[in-house]
Amino acid sequence: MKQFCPQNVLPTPAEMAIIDSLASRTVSIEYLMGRAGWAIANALHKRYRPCHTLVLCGPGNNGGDGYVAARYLAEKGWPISVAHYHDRAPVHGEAALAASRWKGRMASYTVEEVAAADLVVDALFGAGLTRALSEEDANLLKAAKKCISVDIPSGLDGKTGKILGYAPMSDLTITFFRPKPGHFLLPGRAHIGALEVYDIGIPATVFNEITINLWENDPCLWTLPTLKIDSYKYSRGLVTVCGGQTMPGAARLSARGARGAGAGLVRIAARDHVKLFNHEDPGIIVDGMPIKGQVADERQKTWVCGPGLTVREVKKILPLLIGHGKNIVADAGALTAFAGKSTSEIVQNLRGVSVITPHIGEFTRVFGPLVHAVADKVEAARIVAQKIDSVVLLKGADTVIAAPDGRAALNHNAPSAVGTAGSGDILSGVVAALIAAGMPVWDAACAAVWIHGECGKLAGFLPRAEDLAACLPQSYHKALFFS
Ligand SMILES: NC(=O)C1=CN([C@@H]2O[C@H](COP(=O)(O)OP(=O)(O)OC[C@H]3O[C@@H](n4cnc5c(N)ncnc54)[C@H](O)[C@@H]3O)[C@@H](O)[C@H]2O)[C@@H](O)CC1
Ligand SMILES: [K+]
Repeated sequence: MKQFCPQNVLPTPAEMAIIDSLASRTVSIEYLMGRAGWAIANALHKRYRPCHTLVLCGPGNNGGDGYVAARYLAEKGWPISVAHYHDRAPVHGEAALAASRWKGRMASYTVEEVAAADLVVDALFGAGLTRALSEEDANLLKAAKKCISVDIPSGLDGKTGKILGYAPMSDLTITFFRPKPGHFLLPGRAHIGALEVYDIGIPATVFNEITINLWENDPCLWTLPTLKIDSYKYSRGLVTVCGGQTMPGAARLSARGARGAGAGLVRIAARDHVKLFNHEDPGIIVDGMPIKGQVADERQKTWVCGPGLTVREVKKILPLLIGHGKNIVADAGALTAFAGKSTSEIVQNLRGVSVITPHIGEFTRVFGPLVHAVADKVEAARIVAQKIDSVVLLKGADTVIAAPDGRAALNHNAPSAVGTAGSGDILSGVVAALIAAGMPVWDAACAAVWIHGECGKLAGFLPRAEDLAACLPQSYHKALFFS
């Protein structure tokens, strides 16, 4: 990856608490809260007309931000009221100070007050959420016509994206410094509405003292291979896709993915089934040699194994590839072949692959027993990556890419349009093409996911997998000129 990329980190609430305390050595919490309140007021003023607004202020600093915002909005002429959490003003620290400075209308903490407001600012709980919302608090938020959340919708876990009891479906969420994992992980992402991130004056020097290992995935994070004056097909990368007998379309799509992402040469190891692949596009070599012969070819370093393969085929081919030290993208059949096996058997069979690319169903079927107690998708992917010592690309609308050393990236550029049959096969080919071109495996997996996601935006309405593949060159180009 490109150095450290501090602009892309996604701190958890616990890491954010450390950052806050590091920042407080140089800037006061009162100052940070002032900037946060100012940012909220501006965001509201920019997006909405002044209207009957109720700010629900919780017992901690999230509530403090709400009081400051109310003050600034009142100065801008907004008809604002504030309701203290259970009608008790915060008693500690800067939140108490901010509450004491609020001289406007107080409303009672009731469903009726919430229902009467045109806009409700949810400043109940932010990074300090420790338990599920009570039924009373949930009912209050449910009564809101339109909800704007400070930092994160109350009830949403900023680390995992899970809902603790209840969380509102906000129209807008205003957060500070950096987004948090819970803003992008599902179901959290469905609750935040539009996300605005404000710099409130936390100095970048905090990164000298804290290491954050989770990033938002975008092209700032990795460097794509580009053509050199003397590039040729082998230097651009050779990808071999294992072709299966029963579902040959999967390997064909994977091969298209590899070609579209710039591989210089793509082969399908068809073995006895050449006829099934011969009508694929003419630039793809369909090889009928026995697999042992193909594996012995040292130029064939990078392989996709799994799309459209049966358990029998996987058990025959995968150990050969691992034994020959190939770069292996293990997808679909190469993973489900081990569903229901013991952890040690799974580890034994998969150690040596470069990257696995399960969707959540495959991941659960194979690794469920290993991660069943882990609520957090990022953590679960990290555990498996470390266990099998390969990169885990855990697909979904909130794809996580985890490396064995603990680095992880969270992807959110993919529209739901990419969720179509064959889409994952194409992705496996893209990952392989980037590895074959020389990218480090984690970088290649991150870049492939982003490029694949962009295809979903470029490929028009309701794209098929083939349409996604056709957009790969344009998407690659976009990634190159992103930053
Ligand atoms: N510390 C800082 O430097 C800054 C923090 N900021 C704000 O401060 C927030 C974090 O503040 P806090 O750490 O005070 O935490 P919160 O304001 O999120 O809430 C903490 C309080 O809520 C209680 N609580 C947690 N879950 C509950 C539940 N389900 N039901 C009832 N009570 C519950 C806790 O016991 C604690 O009293 C951030 O989200 C952000 O909005 C901003 O003011 C900017 C600066
Ligand atoms: K909140």
